[in-house]
Amino acid sequence: MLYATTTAEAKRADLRRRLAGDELLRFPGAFNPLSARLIQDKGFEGVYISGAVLSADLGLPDIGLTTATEVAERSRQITRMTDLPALVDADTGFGEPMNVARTVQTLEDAGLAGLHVEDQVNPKRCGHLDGKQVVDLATAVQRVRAAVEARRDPSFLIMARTDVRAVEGLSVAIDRAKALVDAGADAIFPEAMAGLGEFEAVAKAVDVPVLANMTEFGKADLLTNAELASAGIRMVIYPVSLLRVAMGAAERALDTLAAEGSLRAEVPGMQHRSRLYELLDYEGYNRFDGSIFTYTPDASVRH
Ligand SMILES: C[C@](O)(C(=O)O)[C@H](CC(=O)O)C(=O)O
Ligand SMILES: [Mg+2]
Repeated sequence: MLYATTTAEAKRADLRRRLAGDELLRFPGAFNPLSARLIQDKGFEGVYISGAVLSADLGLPDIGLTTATEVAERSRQITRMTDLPALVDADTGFGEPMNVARTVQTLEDAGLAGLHVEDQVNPKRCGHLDGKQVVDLATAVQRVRAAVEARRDPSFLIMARTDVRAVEGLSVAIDRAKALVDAGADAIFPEAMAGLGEFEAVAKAVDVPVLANMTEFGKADLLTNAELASAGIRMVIYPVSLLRVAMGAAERALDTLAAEGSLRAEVPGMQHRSRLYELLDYEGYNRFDGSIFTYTPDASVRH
């Protein structure tokens, strides 16, 4: 009822414990707090909070227009609703290394289990679009150092994302990944890999967990969990997928309504009211209310 009961510290410890094993951890992107509940209910290991989704949700393109405060507030709303560890997209860290440090602490306070900070220049672009630019290695390393130095909970995961593959090729990306690990990154997100072989090469080159981004309509093929696991990948995100699914369904429903003057034909595809109530734990609220109203103080207590 109300919120999930697991503390942020426990979620971070859980993520660290799982990353010490060898399973592939799946993080679908939550497009709102309720969808984070659904992700948990369906048995996934974590929740991803995407910058692209957060921007799109506000009607904005993903070009660095959102603020650290907006990201933190949305993250707080989402992390409250799930017992799963949540990983957030911190874009470029929202400024200079000192800003990165403040971003890390703000996102720690928002109940997240970790974040990724990337090496694009500001303003950033979606990692799967052409024409993006990256900062030099020294600046990328400074961002990661600042992030690592700033965290207060040592279990808070600092993941370094590098976008350099699409700009300078795989071997530069691998060298950069190694340097980011040396700078203290707990995990690596190699963006816009061309295929399974490239993921495998990065996973072999570093001794920290590597994340794969299975975003649709991007540069990478949509690989299966088994394929990714066989390449040594330890985390996978589906950042924008649920938003795309929901928006696709919304468009179809609006077209039906416009064409047919009724949504009758759409009802079988809708989430049922009873399922929504189940996810919201309506029952729990009724029980809580009931126990408050039937509660009677001890007769020996005088008022
Ligand atoms: C992972 C990502 O950074 C995001 O914001 O979700 C995006 C996803 C996308 O635009 O498809 C990315 O740059 O890959
Ligand atoms: Mg992003």
